[in-house]
Amino acid sequence: MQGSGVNQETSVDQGPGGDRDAEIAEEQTYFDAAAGFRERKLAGLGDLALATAHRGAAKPMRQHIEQARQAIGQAGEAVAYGRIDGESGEVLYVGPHLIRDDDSEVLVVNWRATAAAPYFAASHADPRGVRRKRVFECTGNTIQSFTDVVFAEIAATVDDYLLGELDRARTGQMRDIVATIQAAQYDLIRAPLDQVLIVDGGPGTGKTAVALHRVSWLLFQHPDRLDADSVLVVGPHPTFIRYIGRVLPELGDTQVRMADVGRLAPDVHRGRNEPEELAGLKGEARMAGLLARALDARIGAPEPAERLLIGGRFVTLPGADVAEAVSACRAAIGPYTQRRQLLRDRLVALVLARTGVDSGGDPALANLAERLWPQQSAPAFLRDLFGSRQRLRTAAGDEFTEAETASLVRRGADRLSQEVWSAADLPLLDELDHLINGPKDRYGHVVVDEAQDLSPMQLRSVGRRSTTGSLTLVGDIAQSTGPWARDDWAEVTRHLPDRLPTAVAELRYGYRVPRQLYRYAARLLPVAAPGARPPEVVRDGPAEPGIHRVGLSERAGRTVALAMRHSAAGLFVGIVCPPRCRRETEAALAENGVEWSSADRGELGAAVNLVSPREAKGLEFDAVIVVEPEQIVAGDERGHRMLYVALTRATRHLDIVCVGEPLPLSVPASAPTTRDGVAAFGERDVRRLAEHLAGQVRGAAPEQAWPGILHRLAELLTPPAD
Ligand SMILES: Nc1ncnc2c1ncn2[C@@H]1O[C@H](COP(=O)(O)OP(=O)(O)OP(=O)(O)O)[C@@H](O)[C@H]1O
Repeated sequence: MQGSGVNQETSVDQGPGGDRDAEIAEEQTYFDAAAGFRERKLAGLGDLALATAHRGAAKPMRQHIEQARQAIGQAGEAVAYGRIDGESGEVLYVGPHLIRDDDSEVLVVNWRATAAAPYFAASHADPRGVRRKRVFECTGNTIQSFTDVVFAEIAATVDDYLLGELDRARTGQMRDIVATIQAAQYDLIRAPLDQVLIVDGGPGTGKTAVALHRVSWLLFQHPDRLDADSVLVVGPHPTFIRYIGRVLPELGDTQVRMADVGRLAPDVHRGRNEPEELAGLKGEARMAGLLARALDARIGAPEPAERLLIGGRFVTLPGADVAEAVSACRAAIGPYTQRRQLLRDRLVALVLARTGVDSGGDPALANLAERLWPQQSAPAFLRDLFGSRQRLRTAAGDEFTEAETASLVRRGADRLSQEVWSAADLPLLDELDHLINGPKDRYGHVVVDEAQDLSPMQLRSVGRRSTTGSLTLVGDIAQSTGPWARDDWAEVTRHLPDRLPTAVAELRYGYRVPRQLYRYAARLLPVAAPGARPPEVVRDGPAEPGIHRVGLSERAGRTVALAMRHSAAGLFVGIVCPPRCRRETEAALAENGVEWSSADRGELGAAVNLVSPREAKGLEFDAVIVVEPEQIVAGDERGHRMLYVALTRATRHLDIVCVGEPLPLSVPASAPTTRDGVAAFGERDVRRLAEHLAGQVRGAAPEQAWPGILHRLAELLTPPAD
């Protein structure tokens, strides 16, 4: 990728004005003709739709028409994104849909078709038989302009059309990038289905865009294995889902389910706050074992003899026979509810064998089954479990310390419907629902964005949604924060199905953040994520970051003044504000009469948007104002990464308003989480080792020397810095 002066180096062939107008007119004739064939097809479908609009008409027929309509496209939309001219003169138009003329000659190929590959894959280094690539700029189906890249002319990489696209004003909704998909992105979009594909890359390298276009491509390429509702896209929070929500429908894929990770759980009342430490514990994979053991402990033991009144007659079942039935069902494979049904069947068989009576519908038998194997729902079960220290302790076994078990205890709401659940409770509910009712909502392919932050319990929740283990994970280790911040992808994949091979592919070029802004943000990398490779930025922005050091009393006012200035210039503005500065910023916005959206409440779309650092992940704005970086750093165990996220949201302008340091590199980072390490080594072993060391210290040194010894021990264990 080139350095500065991108525009001068691109091999753009735009020709003199007159020729150009003639060429546009000629292309327009082609566009009009193609649109004519498309619209005739659509009209034909319209007639068919009228005929089947009758209530009695078959639903499959109506669905077929709808599918056909989606495959044809919409009247009025541009028929093509662009065209390629081969070295031997052949021409291929590439568009959102296939268009043929009345003789079945192809006028435009679908961008997802293999024939379209050279349009995306051709590069100066490897033109793949393409002499020229032309990208059209249209309003509806009217061509306004075009940009040509002539391969093998000058070795440049970023064409004007792409630069124009990257520079365009943003809104609260991401857009499709089909016209300008880059070769490396295209390779990942069409990577094979049967794998766990990890798309890694720095901020703004197009990971989200690639993941969404990959969904569209896979649906087109694998109609035999995937239909539209067999793909799931999971994102980190509802605002993100709303932000990306239009891309797939724009590509014609309207049925794909998109959900924030919390939505995979049963529908409960959310919003409980809890300490990060507790959320971290609930996210650990060993919680799965605890839940399974707790559920198993609900299965009861029979009396020495079970006496039932069935059809007016007393029947006595020997406790040993019932116990045998219970233990056979306990050992059976399958969800809790299914095995409960198995137990009922076995009890019915026992009664039948003794009396010859079919007790299938008898309440006495139902009562016995309920006593031995009580019906469960995930929320009721988890509320009761958290409410009982004893049950938690039993289920925890020696996998959890006493203090950990105690931290899980909480008083449940009197009524289940009043129980408020935390974000970390949701994957536990989902795990339980799975244990109780078995698999549900499964998909042929699952895409997970910002996957680097998910807890093991969330990853389990996502992983079991994939029928075959086919997944696309998208993320950036340098942006990994929160209680589950990761340092490599293996820490993520070990909680996912491993039926298919895993591949990690990196996107290298940064499209969002201009060079001046990225250069500033990248100064955080040695502290935030040593070893992370910064993306190669493809364009320059209009300005260096603005650093505004202010007094405490001016902070909010300056922030809002900057937001107003950018929004008056027509820019889409994001104020990334740590929770501690939120109230003063909201007050200043109100004082100045600024209408704003709260991204944290799922809104995004006003000219000015207020967003917490955590919710800023994945989003982008024309202009970003980052408030008080020191507090952003202090707010997370990986605070420098959080700040890196905040500083890399802007497509044009970045301002930092602060009382403290604008780039607080010297603020010591909190110790990284060790939870995954503990889980890998084994909680029991960690405890034993700690107890052993404590015993040695206690036995060998007086109490006042303990802190000094611990300090020295920590020094001895710290790996060399090299
Ligand atoms: N080939 C492309 N053509 C046009 N725009 C592109 C292209 N690739 C990426 N972009 C744009 O760059 C911006 C960043 O893309 P995207 O959000 O997918 O990046 P990301 O890698 O997911 O970023 P982050 O890690 O910050 O979430 C978006 O506006 C996207 O539309």
